[in-house]
Amino acid sequence: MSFRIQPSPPARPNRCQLFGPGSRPAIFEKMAASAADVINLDLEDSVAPSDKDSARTNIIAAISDIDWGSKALSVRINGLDTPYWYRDVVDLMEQTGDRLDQIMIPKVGCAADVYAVDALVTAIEAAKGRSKKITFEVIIESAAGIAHVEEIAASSPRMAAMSLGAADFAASMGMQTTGIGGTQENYYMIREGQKHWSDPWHWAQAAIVAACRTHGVLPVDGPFGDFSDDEGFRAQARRSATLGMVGKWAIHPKQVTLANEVFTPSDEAVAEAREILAAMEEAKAKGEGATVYKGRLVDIASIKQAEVIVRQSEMIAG
Ligand SMILES: CC(=O)SCCNC(=O)CCNC(=O)[C@H](O)C(C)(C)COP(=O)(O)OP(=O)(O)OC[C@H]1O[C@@H](n2cnc3c(N)ncnc32)[C@H](O)[C@@H]1OP(=O)(O)O
Ligand SMILES: O=CC(=O)O
Ligand SMILES: [Mg+2]
Repeated sequence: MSFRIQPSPPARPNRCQLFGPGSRPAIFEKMAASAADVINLDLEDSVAPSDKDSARTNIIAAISDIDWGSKALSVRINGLDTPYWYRDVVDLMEQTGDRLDQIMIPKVGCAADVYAVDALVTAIEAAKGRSKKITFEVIIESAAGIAHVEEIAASSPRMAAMSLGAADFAASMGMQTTGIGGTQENYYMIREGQKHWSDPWHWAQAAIVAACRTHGVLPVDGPFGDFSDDEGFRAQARRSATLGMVGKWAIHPKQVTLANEVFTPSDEAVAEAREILAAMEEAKAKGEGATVYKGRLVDIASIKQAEVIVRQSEMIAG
């Protein structure tokens, strides 16, 4: 129980975040032409150490040279445990204009990591007279990150989104897998001789959703590495959407359609949500707090559930 009203996250579509290495400028136009809501130009793990400087130059040029339309434009900087990150921040903040929306901070382990980047960004914003405030998104992808997930969600007013990074997370946790997200062969239970696969990402996702919803941040599911497995992607994305996440990364353009499909509420779901709202209006007019819709209980909590779906669909429709 709390008398505090749960804060709303940023009201922007965030169904799909399409990634591309900063060292591969030939794909930038294709990223801009995609149907992704968010673009993540990468300076971190998809860029070899020898290409860090040129990738930064490519990205800075592309931010102004390419028409990114109405997409949220984000750059993933290098981690705070590398020698690259401060130069990433300084050059991005000093050499780009207002088209840059967001900085993604990877491998965040505690609130102080965000504080450090915030201090640098705030100083450069003031020095350069930048009028638009840069927002932050972070990746939870370490044991420390998940252990401190709530303080990270609360770490800065710039915080807009938080993703689960399944690859680094698995490595940091010492998980026995090289798969990035999705079903893990050895994570199963046995009943009557039959294997039933469970979801090893569930608890981390649920912790992220709770931290994000408490602090008004968008919870996002990270990468699904096997881009030849559409059904596997869909299943992972549907579980994430059911848990309260708003979108998922695409590490290949073919995953954009899949993510948009899953994180856009279907016409049937929206119609049902509207019917529930209408049923509750009728109940209210009769002085009732609960009623029956299609043979099942709906009450005042159902209004809030239905509103989640209607709001999502209205926001996506613009
Ligand atoms: C664990 C993490 O940190 S994940 C986040 C960091 N990782 C990344 O950013 C990786 C992003 N993805 C990629 O770099 C690439 O998609 C790869 C390496 C996985 C595959 O690249 P390719 O072998 O070129 O893929 P493929 O041949 O199937 O590409 C098909 C088309 O999509 C284009 N394409 C490939 N990747 C992208 C992308 N990320 N965005 C837009 N277009 C792309 C290709 O240029 C090609 O275009 P064409 O048909 O006009 O020739
Ligand atoms: O950065 C993403 C990950 O899965 O690691
Ligand atoms: Mg990672």
